[in-house]
Amino acid sequence: MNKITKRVKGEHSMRSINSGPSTISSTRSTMSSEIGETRNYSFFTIRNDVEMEKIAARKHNTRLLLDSKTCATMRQMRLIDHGNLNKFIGMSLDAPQLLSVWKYCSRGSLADVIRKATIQMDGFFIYSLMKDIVNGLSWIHESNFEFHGMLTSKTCLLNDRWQLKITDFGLREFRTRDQFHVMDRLWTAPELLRNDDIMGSKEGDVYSLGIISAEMITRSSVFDIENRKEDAEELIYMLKKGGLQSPRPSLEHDESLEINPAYLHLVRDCWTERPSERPDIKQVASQLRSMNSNRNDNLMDHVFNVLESYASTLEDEVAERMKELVEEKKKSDVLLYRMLPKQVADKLKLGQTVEPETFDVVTLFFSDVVSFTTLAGKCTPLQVVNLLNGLYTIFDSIIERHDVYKVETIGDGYFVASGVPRRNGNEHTRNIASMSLGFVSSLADFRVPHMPAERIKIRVGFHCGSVVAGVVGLTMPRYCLFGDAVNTASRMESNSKPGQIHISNEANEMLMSLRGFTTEPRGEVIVKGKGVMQTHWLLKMDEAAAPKNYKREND
Ligand SMILES: Nc1nc2c(ncn2[C@@H]2O[C@H](COP(=O)(O)OP(=O)(O)OP(=O)(O)O)[C@@H](O)[C@H]2O)c(=O)[nH]1
Repeated sequence: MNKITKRVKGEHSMRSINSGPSTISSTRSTMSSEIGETRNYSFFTIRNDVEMEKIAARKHNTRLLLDSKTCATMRQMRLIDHGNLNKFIGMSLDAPQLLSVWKYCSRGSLADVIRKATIQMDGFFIYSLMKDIVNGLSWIHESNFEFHGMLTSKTCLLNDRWQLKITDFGLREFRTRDQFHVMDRLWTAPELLRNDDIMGSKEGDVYSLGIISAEMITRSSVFDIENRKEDAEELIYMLKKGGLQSPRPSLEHDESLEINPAYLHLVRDCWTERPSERPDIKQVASQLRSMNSNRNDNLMDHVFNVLESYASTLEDEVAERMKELVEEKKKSDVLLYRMLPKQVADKLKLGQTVEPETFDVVTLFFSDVVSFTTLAGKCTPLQVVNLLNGLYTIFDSIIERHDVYKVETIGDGYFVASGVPRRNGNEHTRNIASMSLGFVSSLADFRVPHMPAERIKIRVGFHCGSVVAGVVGLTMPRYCLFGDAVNTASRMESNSKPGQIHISNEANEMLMSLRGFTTEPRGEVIVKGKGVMQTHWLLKMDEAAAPKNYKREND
């Protein structure tokens, strides 16, 4: 008997271990530290001769009399070495609470695996687990333990190799004082419930096997208790009552689950009301064998296959989602780039600030539809929207072919700039001039759908000068241009005439230096807020003077 090496954590179970030296009889193991607890179990790591090992200690509410019969049973239990029976390690006798100590199964109970849907159980998986339970039970039924008596999906454990191990067998005497939750009785056969028998029987084990099978097939908890109208107490009452109304779990399963109908018959046979009509475990084993004559018997291989195909489906799904994400990102980028210049949007996306910037010479353009308000008065709201949509489509396609940035549209008005935010040397005036001529000439063929006789004319004006540009606003950031040049450009438009392009002296000088543009002096114009200004009309552009992009598009 070895001493505890470390005080364990966890108030309840600590008491049992801490109150005195505790050892596991019949082994040279020492309890080391508690790693978890359920209502009926405490989990520890123990040091055996070779290594640290996890164990599951079942709590019992009774004291044990170490008579020769009990000692013989313990010894026999320790010698059991069966692939489908959990290894019994020993008893912890000297702590206040009696503990039976078992090998720890890393994947937890069958109930855990079903609840957490750790793995998608297919027909073969269910068959293999069923076969494991039947193997374990067959051994018990043939031994002098005779039967398990408390077989549930919680006493069927799974190790790391997905091998099912029945636990908690052979210690039936300890059950006399153990307190059972009403839920624990849902696997118990009706005849045992009626007699308040907690010891069990062979027929009772077969009944429990049927109930466990239904959990696997339906991938739900026992009797699907969370989703049915009766609670556990009511179910137990109905089970005790028996008769035609005696409840049994549903065997309705997912369509994707391929299950042999003979297997469903076998399950129903197992939970037959009369114990004598249930097959014995040998019959269950042979029927089960006959259902799977030509299949690969190795569950581990099967699990690998399932996981592999699951991984590849997952990869496909991830790739598909990735594609959708990239598409969505593209869409949101397109929207963003429509609202802000690309270089500004990219900086904002990276979380960088966009500092205000001065641009010494840029060209600023304004246009407005002549008498739009009168025109709109003759249309329904929908017709106004359609009219503007038609106009914007034409203008936007012209804008696209020039190195310009559409700052904003205000109703029927356009504000476009060139040389900002992307500097383009002296090309800004060329681009705006070419675009202006494009706007005006495009209207020659434009017809208002519901008023074909009506002609649309725009007033255009542009000016060259210096501006400050920056992003304004947080919730809806806008790229704005500020400076006197903006007002002057706007005045050029408001003082223009229908179908004419009115430009400032500065803009005219730029065009003259570029060559290939024909302008005509307008003379002196009194401009509000500016006084008298010398202005010009832009008349035409030689083909050779057109901006490079524009030429390429028209080729
Ligand atoms: N991982 C692992 N878990 C085990 C082992 N032995 C028992 N368990 C767990 O202990 C549970 C049974 O403990 P109980 O206290 O009877 O049941 P519970 O579901 O935790 O508690 P209630 O919800 O009160 O019924 C199993 O379902 C497993 O989750 C084991 O060897 N390994």
